[in-house]
Amino acid sequence: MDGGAGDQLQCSAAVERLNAAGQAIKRQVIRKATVLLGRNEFQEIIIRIEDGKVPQSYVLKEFKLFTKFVKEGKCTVQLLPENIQLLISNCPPDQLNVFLKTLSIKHQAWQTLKPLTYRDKLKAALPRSFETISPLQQRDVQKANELRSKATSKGLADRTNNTMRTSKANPSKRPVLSLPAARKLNKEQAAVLTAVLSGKNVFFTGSAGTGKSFLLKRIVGSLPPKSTYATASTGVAACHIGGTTLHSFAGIGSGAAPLEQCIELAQRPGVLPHWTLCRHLVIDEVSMVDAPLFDKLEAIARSVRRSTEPFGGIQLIMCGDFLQLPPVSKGKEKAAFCFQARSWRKVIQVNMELTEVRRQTDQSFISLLQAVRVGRVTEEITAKLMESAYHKIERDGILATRLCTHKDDVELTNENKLKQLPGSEHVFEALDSDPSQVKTIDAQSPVSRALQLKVGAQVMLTRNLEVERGLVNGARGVVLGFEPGKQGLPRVRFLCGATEVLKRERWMFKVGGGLYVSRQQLPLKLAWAISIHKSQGMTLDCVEISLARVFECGQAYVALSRAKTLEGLRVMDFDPRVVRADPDVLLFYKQLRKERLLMQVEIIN
Ligand SMILES: Nc1ncnc2c1ncn2[C@@H]1O[C@H](COP(=O)(O)OP(=O)(O)OP(=O)(O)O)[C@@H](O)[C@H]1O
Ligand SMILES: [Mg+2]
Repeated sequence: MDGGAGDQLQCSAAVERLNAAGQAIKRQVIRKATVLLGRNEFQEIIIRIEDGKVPQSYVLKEFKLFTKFVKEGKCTVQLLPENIQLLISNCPPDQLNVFLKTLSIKHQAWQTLKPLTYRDKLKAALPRSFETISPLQQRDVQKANELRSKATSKGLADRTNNTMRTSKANPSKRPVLSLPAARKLNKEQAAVLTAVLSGKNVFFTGSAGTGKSFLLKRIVGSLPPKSTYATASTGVAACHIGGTTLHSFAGIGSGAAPLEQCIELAQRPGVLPHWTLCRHLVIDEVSMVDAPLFDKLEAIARSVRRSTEPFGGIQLIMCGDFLQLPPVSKGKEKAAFCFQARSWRKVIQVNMELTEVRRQTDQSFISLLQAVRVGRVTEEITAKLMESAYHKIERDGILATRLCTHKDDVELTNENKLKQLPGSEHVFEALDSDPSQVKTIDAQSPVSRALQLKVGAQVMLTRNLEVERGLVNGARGVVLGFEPGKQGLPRVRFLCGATEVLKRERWMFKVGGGLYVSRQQLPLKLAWAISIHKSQGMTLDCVEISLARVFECGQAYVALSRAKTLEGLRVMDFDPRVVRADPDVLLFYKQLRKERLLMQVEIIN
């Protein structure tokens, strides 16, 4: 299920016959194709393209792979002796990834066998057969690696000209192949993925750290990219799942205009394709989407797509925890949650809940957080959190990040702390592919246009660099120095023990009309302080929290639940009164449970 077994693809395909100059002289397009990987009677690897009529098969001998756009579900396989190329598009990216890995590794392993000559084949007189390829095993990987190291030591190029992108580790040597590194979904997460793949409109919830966003990324990777839009209610949350904001998908500004006007806005040239091409709309952090916006989007979808089905027939996949941050209220009145929207019940077909917390492992801390989530703070919890004010969480020059309730405090704190450091400031300017889109980029990017650093600056990683080494989004560190040379890249020591010189990374953002823009910047931000709103969705190493000015239900829970351990948390001024769970939300969840609508895996199985 996680990306499939690697033996087939659902995609669009084009088969091109090339002339000697590499130009296509014949092209056949198959909009809905199944591409299979298998073996024939001689154990040779076969790529088979099916369009529901006559399948076409090719023996995989020498080939070239172009894999730059695998994340967008595209790749090209060039069969060199045949002068044929297969262009694959609109394939679920995770499926494509496993498929290409299987193809490369199985092919490498096959190369260790003695090739059969035409005569051998004739002599064998085997009946023609096709069997789908078996899933990758460790021994396939081992074989392929052995072959690679032999080829390297002899200075030989192997028969494949494989341009597959390779891992960054040890760049001087040939990269070592490995099994696809997808982390396994747990049972609950897998059940949600199954429900999504069945085409239903799914809402799934669960406490902080149950892996909602983790699963959402996997869901996005399992759907065809052309018709899937990954969004979130805020820019930061959108970035976690590699998507855009719900607002920029919808193209209706703040959404405050009357419906008729919004429908017009949604039909502008750069925006209309979002609505017409979209078949799967993914929304993370749905707790911050308010009811009027939800109803408006639902009505726009029906109108623009000329469909009477709920949400115009778009499959909705939403997740969030309504006991975390609520929608931002405009004016004095409390904003209505999207589950209070008129169209909510009509739209949502399946409600599910993830219950296994993955962010924290200490059971007593998990229980404490669960109680805080529903606003039930016992004396014992109060005592524990008050005690945490004395936690010494500074290590190796890395200070705790202060989570603030108000944005102004964040900017002031970071600016002042940087100023107070001795030494000169190093400024790193971002490189944007389209400077006219700077506002759109700023709204979605986890890194700023200009990053000021000094030796001693407290920083946070804003991207997963190497999960195995603990270099993950949210990892905390301190700047040790700057490399000599023009670029003067910063050397950072992280709490996980790793010291790393950071280079510019590239972020891609979808803007109107399916276009992409990019920003290149160091994957860092200052981390003396961040706002609780910006911390939603994050996992943090060491946090200090001041809750005196908490103003929203769920805000204290969001802040506390960012920490991985109680030891990595310091609450300065705990007062149980700041912990509040919204009664409407408690009622909504209770109702769902009562009606047995909130399915947990035990109920499904
Ligand atoms: N199946 C899994 N295997 C390994 N790690 C997982 C799995 N599911 C979740 N995680 C890890 O658990 C942590 C929390 O996951 P995630 O941020 O997706 O939770 P969440 O439910 O979205 O939380 P929040 O409500 O705070 O946004 C992450 O570090 C994530 O990588
Ligand atoms: Mg999340």
